[in-house]
Amino acid sequence: MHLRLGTRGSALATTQSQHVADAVVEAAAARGVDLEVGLEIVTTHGDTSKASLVGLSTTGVFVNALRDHLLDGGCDLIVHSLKDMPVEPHPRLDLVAIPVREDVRDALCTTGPRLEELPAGARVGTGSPRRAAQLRRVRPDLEIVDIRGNVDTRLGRVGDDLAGVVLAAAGLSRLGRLESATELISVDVMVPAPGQGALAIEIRQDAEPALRELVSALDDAPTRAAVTAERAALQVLEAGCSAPVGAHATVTGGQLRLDLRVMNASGSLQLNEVARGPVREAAAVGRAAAHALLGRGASRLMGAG
Ligand SMILES: NCc1[nH]cc(CCC(=O)O)c1CC(=O)O
Repeated sequence: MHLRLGTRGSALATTQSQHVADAVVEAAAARGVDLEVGLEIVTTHGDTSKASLVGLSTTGVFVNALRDHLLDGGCDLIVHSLKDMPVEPHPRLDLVAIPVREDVRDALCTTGPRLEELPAGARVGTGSPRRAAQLRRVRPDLEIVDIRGNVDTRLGRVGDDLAGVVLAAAGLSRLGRLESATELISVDVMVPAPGQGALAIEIRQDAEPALRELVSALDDAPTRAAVTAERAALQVLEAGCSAPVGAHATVTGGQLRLDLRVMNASGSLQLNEVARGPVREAAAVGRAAAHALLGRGASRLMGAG
């Protein structure tokens, strides 16, 4: 059997996709199926600059381009960073597998100093309001610089015009660049984005049962439960991927714990909620945490400076 795996062309996307391709081949081999998986780079017209020009979320553009390619029959499966996917299910696609997730933490990359050791006024780059607000909370003296671009472009600015950048440890790790991290920021200081560190594999709803079975073998139930809680909270908060919202769930035995944080842009105000429940109630745990924060004024906070 031969499968075509659709991916974006960035180093991070192709690396993640190759991991998934290898894992599917392995799952097939374990079932005695001889399988080849080829990567198909899906180019998006409307690169980053064009997308921001028309005011669209660039991640949404990339997810949609991959999905269109899959729906058109141009490939058999697609891989996304779960963090970048809309929370609503797609009417014609199935999220068949969420593999074991990587380290969920955010990483500070500098030329040496840790977060608490950066000089006053140091310039730290991030394009994420969630990271910016949490950095400002612990280091209000830093200058947070809004940056875009792929992982290598961002890292290239460290020690140049920036003292540091914050990136997901998962992305660095997959790229073999984890040594660029000076510090993995604890999840208490910086609650990760909902779904951070997890990959998502989509196939068409009308996919061959054999394909569905092979790919679902990659699903990891505890990871799925954790990200289900995180994303359910995000959905209730009606927050987009750029909102200052952190959500981090962990699974121990049959129990799930979700830490949810909503903040204002300056990080001066933070609302935190911890919710617990059985793993099979993951979505309900996420919704409950979000409703609790809405009751405490989360909407006002997210819109406020
Ligand atoms: N928004 C871009 C993006 N989407 C997924 C990752 C990293 C890998 C992950 O979180 O799974 C990144 C880069 C980053 O946040 O540093």
